[in-house]
Amino acid sequence: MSVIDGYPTTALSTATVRARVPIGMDRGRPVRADMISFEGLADSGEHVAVQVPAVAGRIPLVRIHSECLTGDVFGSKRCDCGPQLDEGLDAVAEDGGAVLYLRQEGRGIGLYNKLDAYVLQDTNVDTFSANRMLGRGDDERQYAVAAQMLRALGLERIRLLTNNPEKVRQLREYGIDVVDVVPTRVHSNPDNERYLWAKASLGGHTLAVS
Ligand SMILES: Nc1nc2c(ncn2[C@@H]2O[C@H](COP(=O)(O)OP(=O)(O)OP(=O)(O)O)[C@@H](O)[C@H]2O)c(=O)[nH]1
Ligand SMILES: [Zn+2]
Repeated sequence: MSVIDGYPTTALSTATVRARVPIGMDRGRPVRADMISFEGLADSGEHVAVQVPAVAGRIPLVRIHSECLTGDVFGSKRCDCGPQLDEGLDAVAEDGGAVLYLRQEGRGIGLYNKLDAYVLQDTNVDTFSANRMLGRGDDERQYAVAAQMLRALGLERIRLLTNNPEKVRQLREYGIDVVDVVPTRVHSNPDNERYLWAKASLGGHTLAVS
C-alpha cells in the first residue's frame, strides 16, 4: 500500500460533481466547455475543472494547473504560469479532456507568502530556498484532489500535459492511468530565466533549459 503525506492512497474518498455550468470558451474558435465544481474533495479548496468533450479516437488530455494569480490573471513575467495555462486550454480544446485549476497558489504556501518569497528572490535567493527561508516546504502541493476530480469526471485513463514528474507519480499512486506524459512548451523570457533554471536544476522538472 502506498502512502502520500501520511494518508494511504487507497483511502481516497469519492468526490462528485456539484455543478456543471456551460461556459462560452473562445480559443480562436468557439469551443464547447463546462466549468465544474465538486463535493467531497479531500481539502477545503474551491478547486474547479474546465472540461471539453472527448474527441473520438483520442485519449483525453489533462492539464493540472496550480493557481498563480500574478501570472494567470495579471500577466506577470516572473514565472511561466500564464502562457502554460493558455497552452493547456488550447491543447485541451483541441484534443478533448480537462484543465484542473487547483487553488494551490505559490506551490501551496498562499499568495502573501509567495509575494514574500519574491521579495527574497530579489536578493538573489532561488525560488525553493526562498520558501525554506519563510519556514515553508519547497513545494507543499499534493494531488489527491486532482485524482478525485478526474474520477468524478470519468477521466481515469488520460494523457497528462506537464513537466513535473511528481504530478505523474502521485496520480498513478491514486490509481489514475496516465498512459502518456506530454511536455509543456518552454515559455521563457528574460524575467523568468532563473525561475525556470531552478525548476529544472533543483525542482526535478523535465524542462530543457540551460
Ligand atoms: N512559492 C513560490 N511559488 C511560485 C513561484 N513562482 C510560481 N509559483 C507557483 O508555482 C505554481 C506553479 O508551479 P510550477 O513549478 O511553475 O509548475 P508545475 O505546476 O509544478 O509543473 P508543470 O506541470 O510542468 O507546469 C503556481 O502555484 C505558482 O503560483 C515562486 O517563486 N515561489
Ligand atoms: Zn506563476
